Amino acid sequence: MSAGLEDIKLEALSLSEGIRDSPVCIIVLGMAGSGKTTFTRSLIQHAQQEFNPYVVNLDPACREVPYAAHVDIRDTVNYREVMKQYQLGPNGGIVTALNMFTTKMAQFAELVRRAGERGHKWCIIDTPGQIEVFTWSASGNIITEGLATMFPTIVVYVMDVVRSACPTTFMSNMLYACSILYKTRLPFLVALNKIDLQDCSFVLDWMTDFEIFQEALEQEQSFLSNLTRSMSLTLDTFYENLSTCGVSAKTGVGFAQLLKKILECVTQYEQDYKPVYEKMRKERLAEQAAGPKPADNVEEAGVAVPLGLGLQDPPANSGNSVFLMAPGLVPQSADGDDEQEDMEEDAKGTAEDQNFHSFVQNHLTVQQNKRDKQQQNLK
Ligand SMILES: Nc1nc2c(ncn2[C@@H]2O[C@H](COP(=O)(O)OP(=O)(O)OP(=O)(O)O)[C@@H](O)[C@H]2O)c(=O)[nH]1
Repeated sequence: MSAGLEDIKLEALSLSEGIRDSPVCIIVLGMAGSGKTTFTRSLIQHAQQEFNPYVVNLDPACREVPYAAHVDIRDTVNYREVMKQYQLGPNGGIVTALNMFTTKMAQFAELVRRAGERGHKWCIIDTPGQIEVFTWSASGNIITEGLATMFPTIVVYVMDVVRSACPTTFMSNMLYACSILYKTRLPFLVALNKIDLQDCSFVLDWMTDFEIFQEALEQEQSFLSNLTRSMSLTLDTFYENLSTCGVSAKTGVGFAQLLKKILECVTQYEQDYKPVYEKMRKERLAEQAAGPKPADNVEEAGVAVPLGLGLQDPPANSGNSVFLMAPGLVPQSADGDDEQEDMEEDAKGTAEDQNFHSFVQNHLTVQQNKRDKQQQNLK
């Protein structure tokens, strides 16, 4: 099967065919801990009957996902191995894993296209926990634009209403949402998540009535609140174009309404956004036809400087090659490595627990000895 997928050539990503009708790609974004993964699971459940979603997990660092993914980046790139081989920290590892996955964008797009032909009407894409890894990286850009030039695509921004109850946090979240909206140029739906814990009507009030938001801000006396006040005036136009829906990914409340809003966004894509992406597609085609541009002045091309860490490509047979495959097809050795690492981590965790336990015991013993001594002195 994996060989079959490798056979998919770049031509499969034929831009000349135009934007297809399905599947509709729904990119789920949101700050760390906002509930993206739980939301994705709930959305799959609610959309299953009518839209038969094709599910993609693009978070290479998550341990488990609570849904069955048709494409899982963890089957394609071993994130821990990437960290090891390239001497990277966790965030660098996630970015690099996503970059590696993006080298298979043509095959990925082809899988999505085939899923549409098999009757999957939606393709739901869960993204990494660290939002900037996707929204501000070249690979996130390639994936988003690549999908949007081939399929109807929308963004669902998951926002934690509990954390956004503070006006300045709310404003930071809105600024982030605004920057993504203008960057992606795609229909944008804000899912106000966790309404089982906190009612979301305050968010709608803040967005529609400037004075109510000012009143809430007056409770806060900080430089940040002054900045937030100025920002809130600027974001007025942004709010006008924003669709919102209160949901609880945990209880499923609000999802019937959310599905309707998603369909409205799809109509919006067809009417307003598709022409923009059609234009982009044509520009790409023209670029492809023109071929690669020669350097303007080769003499001034400069000399490459080796990177500080002496980074090298990993050895060819390191098990770190990039291939796209479906879940359940991970080579045994890769699985074994993961298990081995999990066991090592568990063992490390147990050793740490024991160390901490003996530290507490020693501390208690010293304290007890001190108390005994004091009592003896008093006698
Ligand atoms: N009460 C409540 N808890 C929720 C809801 N949605 C998510 N959570 C909880 O919020 C926490 C984070 O949820 P995740 O789905 O892991 O969030 P995420 O954005 O995917 O997290 P990262 O990918 O790690 O950034 C978990 O403890 C969830 O159980 C909700 O609607 N209500």
